[in-house]
Amino acid sequence: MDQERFDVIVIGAGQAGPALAARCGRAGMRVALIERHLLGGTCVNTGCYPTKTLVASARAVHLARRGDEFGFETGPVRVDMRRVKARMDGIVGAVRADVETWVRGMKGVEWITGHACFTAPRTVRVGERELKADRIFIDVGARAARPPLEGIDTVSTLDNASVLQLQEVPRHLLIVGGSYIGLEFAQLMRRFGAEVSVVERSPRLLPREDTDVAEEVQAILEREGVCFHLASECVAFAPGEATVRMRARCEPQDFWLEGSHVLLAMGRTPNTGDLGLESAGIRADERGYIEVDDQCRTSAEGVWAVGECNGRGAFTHTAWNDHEIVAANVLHGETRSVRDRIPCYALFTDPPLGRAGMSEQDVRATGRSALVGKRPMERVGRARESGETQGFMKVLVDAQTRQILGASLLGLAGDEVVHILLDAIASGITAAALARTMHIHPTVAELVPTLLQDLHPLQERA
Ligand SMILES: Cc1cc2nc3c(=O)[nH]c(=O)nc-3n(C[C@H](O)[C@H](O)[C@H](O)COP(=O)(O)OP(=O)(O)OC[C@H]3O[C@@H](n4cnc5c(N)ncnc54)[C@H](O)[C@@H]3O)c2cc1C
Ligand SMILES: NC(=O)c1ccc[n+]([C@@H]2O[C@H](COP(=O)([O-])OP(=O)(O)OC[C@H]3O[C@@H](n4cnc5c(N)ncnc54)[C@H](O)[C@@H]3O)[C@@H](O)[C@H]2O)c1
Repeated sequence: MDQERFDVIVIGAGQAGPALAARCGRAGMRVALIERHLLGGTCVNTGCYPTKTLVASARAVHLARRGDEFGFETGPVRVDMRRVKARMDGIVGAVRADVETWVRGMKGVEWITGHACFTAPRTVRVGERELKADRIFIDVGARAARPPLEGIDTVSTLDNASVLQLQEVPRHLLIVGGSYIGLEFAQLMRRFGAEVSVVERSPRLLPREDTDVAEEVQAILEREGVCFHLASECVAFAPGEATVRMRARCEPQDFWLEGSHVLLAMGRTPNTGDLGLESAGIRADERGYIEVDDQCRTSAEGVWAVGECNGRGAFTHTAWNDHEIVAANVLHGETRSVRDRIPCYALFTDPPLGRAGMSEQDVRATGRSALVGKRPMERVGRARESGETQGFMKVLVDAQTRQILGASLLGLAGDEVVHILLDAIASGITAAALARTMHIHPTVAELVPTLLQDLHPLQERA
């Protein structure tokens, strides 16, 4: 087989891949961009975009049901899942088409469809072609984890991709995993009219978040009728009569749950098992994440891993940021590092949770002297006017330097307002300076200065 020479090979056209291909192409390099499935990857096709269209439909349904509160009548609200899906498919299809137009128009970039696999250092096979390049960027992403639990192959399970194909609202959806994916689907499916039961092995939801945050999220979803089984580990499945049965290990006694459908939201598995990493001398950890340094360089010379497959972030914005770091370093001789970024993300329940920097448990773990400010959303005028008073805002500040350490904003617009604190952390503005900045009334953001004017020592836990 003849080898074809490129300057750059990009494997995977998710978030980081196409952008890197475009930048290299613009720099005059000859680039191969290989994608085995759909352009846009997880975010566009089976992650952020489709789920947030569903969150939007579910919120509209929820508000329609609250008409009485706001002074209007709607009559009974019934969800037509086919139309909800059609709206989702339309938006996702249009976004994917935009990515396709972008890729087709890229200077110097050849888009190749197929599964890429390393056969030797800096050598990749795709279909009948063997490509070679001095620089290779791996952006292969991840998929839903499917642990080999007892009986799992005897029932039909859903994951974040197949759940999007449902044409009807499930009668009773069992969800394994009470974290980001599980909770977003729990609320939206409940709002569509499904009975929803979530099984989570940790004693609380969202094990990475603070306890008060996890408990408030739980209370919000329970008010809407979502049922939680905490400290309950799903260990087995069995088919029922037109149902799925799931066994959970729990003290003092295991129990069985029965539902019409089951959604696995138990974490992610990187798409690296079939990439031939060993042939190219690229090391991965025991979970399959490609080992990288702070500049996303792998153990093989001339090979970088970006996005979810490097285990340094599991969000669209971390994948995008990886591309910016690698492009700056490779194309412009900079030395940017993933270590310099401030963690930030949101949980898109309604109301959402916006997170920036350190959580309270992170701050406590450092043992530093810190201050905390916390206000319920009931104190926010805009939230009261909008009838959206669930949740709270919490900010952590260093007691000595008054630098802002982190924030958890669970409430109306928390996903947007948290950026004030993120940008304050990034620019080094102190809590005192931000506390004096006049904000617009009536907004949710106007509570940020108030929050920072009323800080208390973070007490040691009893
Ligand atoms: C349900 C859900 C909701 C989410 N919501 C959010 C959110 O609201 N906000 C947020 O920031 N993040 C969210 N995420 C996470 C986000 O979608 C991912 O972190 C992000 O898409 C990862 O981008 P990536 O470029 O690393 O990989 P991907 O987007 O997964 O792209 C990888 C691409 O590589 C291709 N590929 C894999 N192996 C090969 C191979 N051998 N050869 C050729 N091509 C290959 C795949 O087909 C895929 O297209 C969500 C994820 C899920 C599952
Ligand atoms: N809003 C967002 O930005 C967003 C939304 C969805 C997903 N994502 C990304 O996708 C990633 C994956 O999300 P996820 O929620 O699938 O994974 P996760 O790793 O965040 O959570 C998995 C959950 O499943 C639980 N679990 C695992 N095995 C179990 C078992 N046998 N029984 C009961 N519980 C079990 C874990 O304790 C954990 O709480 C996230 O880390 C996130 O980065 C982001």
